Amino acid sequence: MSKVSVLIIDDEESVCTFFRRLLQRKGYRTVTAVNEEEALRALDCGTYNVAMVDLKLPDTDGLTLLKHIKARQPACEVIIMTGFSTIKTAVQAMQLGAYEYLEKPFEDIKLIERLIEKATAVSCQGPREEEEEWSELAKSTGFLVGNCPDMRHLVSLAYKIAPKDISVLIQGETGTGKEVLARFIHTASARSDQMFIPINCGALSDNLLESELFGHERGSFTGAGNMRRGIFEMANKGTLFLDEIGEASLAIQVKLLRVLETGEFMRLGGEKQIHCDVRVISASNVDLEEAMLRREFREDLFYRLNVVKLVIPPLRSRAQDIPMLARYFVKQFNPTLTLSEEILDLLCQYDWPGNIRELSNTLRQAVALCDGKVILPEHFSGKLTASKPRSAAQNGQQAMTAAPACEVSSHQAQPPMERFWEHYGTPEALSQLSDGELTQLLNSLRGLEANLYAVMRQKGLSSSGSEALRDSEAASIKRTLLQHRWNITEAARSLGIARNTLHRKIKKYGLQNQ
Ligand SMILES: Nc1ncnc2c1ncn2[C@@H]1O[C@H](COP(=O)(O)OP(=O)(O)OP(=O)(O)O)[C@@H](O)[C@H]1O
Repeated sequence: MSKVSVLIIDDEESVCTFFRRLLQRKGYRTVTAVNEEEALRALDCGTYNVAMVDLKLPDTDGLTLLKHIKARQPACEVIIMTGFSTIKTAVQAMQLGAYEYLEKPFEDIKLIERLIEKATAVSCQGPREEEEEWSELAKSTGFLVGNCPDMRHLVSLAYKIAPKDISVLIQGETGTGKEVLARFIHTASARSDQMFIPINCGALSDNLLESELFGHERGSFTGAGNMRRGIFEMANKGTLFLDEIGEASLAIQVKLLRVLETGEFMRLGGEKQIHCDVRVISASNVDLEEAMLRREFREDLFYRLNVVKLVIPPLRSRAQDIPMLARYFVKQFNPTLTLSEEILDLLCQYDWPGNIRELSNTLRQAVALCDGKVILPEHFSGKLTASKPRSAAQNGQQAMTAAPACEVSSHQAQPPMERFWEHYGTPEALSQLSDGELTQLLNSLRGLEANLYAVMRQKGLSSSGSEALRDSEAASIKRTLLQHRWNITEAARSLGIARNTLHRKIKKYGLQNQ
């Protein structure tokens, strides 16, 4: 077997000497370079398994060198060497294809040796073994990754940064699995035997959120009968997942920033500083950079939270994974059922605005409706063919075709909305339907309504100017809550939205259970 070959690029001679000695002892071939010119010359003269690259060089930077190396020798794995202040750039390098980063000053020789060995193995054999490591862990935590290259790249990066106590910001549409990913990172970290505590910053009022986060002393406000620890205290040595961080008020943001900067906070009404060691993973389904521009999100907090940003792709952009996810959910809900090929095609064509959560909920309902062995289109209440969020008119027609009693063919010439009203517009027509058909129709209408809001929002019709839309959304949510006796889980399922989103909307519209 040919010798492992390592290129060391650092302007500090002492670093080059350190690595040369360390690696030559292991029988590796080493070449050193102290600037860009030497580095390029070395790349022209030999091939390397691994390049150790300093992020800051007098005449260039690590990111530029990374590009040169990957362009000339794609199989050469790059390990970036960085100081604490430039970790963010090192993570950026990993997103651009670097294998890993190593923090200066070097402390753990064994760790360095292991890292170089792993990078060498990837350079020689490809990333298979490493992928096996994280896929095992993902499987054991119920995290389905699939085959989409973007998603696999994201999870591989998440796995590598998991043990490094840095803040992670996860962005992605609702239901894409931000919390699932956060749990995976926690499980892959050295904190995995400590607590993982999720909290939804959008679901609580300011006072409650503050008390949940930091705790309170006895008597600090009306109703605070006893001292209570907050989750920063409870999650000590563990991981805190701040979901919907974009919903936190500016006042809470200031307090979060302080605890992230100093590791210290005070309970509400308290006078003692409490120290905590918590890794923070935050998530948002709104674009925080835009929120920052609107001055709704603090820039300094954003930079604290966003050392690594992981953006989960929406389900519609990784349709190749839908059959695997669908089969998994069906097996979970009822292992005796299967999905027909026709359904798998329809599932792949649908847009899934509520992403994996919506897919899972939809299949749960289909499983409940299926009385045979194979799940068929009729078990979806017309949703897959009916409520693709395209245009309101299309949706009107789709809601109608959702209802099994409807004979569409004899009315082809009629406009969809008219046909809809003819069939369902009067109490008499509705009273002809069976209980099951009425429920199906109601669900289809809810789906239609939710999609309608989504499309109107996309078109900007739901801005503050559109009070009517807000009112009707609020009324629809209130009706659904009443129908489900304020059972949030059932109401959210019926509306086709996440529980968190429903909590947020209840708060936004000031709805109360009276
Ligand atoms: N990759 C996945 N593997 C398995 N289940 C998943 C995956 N992604 C999402 N889910 C399931 O979908 C549902 C929503 O996931 P999760 O709460 O993590 O999404 P989210 O992006 O945090 O949503 P929100 O923005 O509404 O808080 C959960 O039931 C979760 O188990």
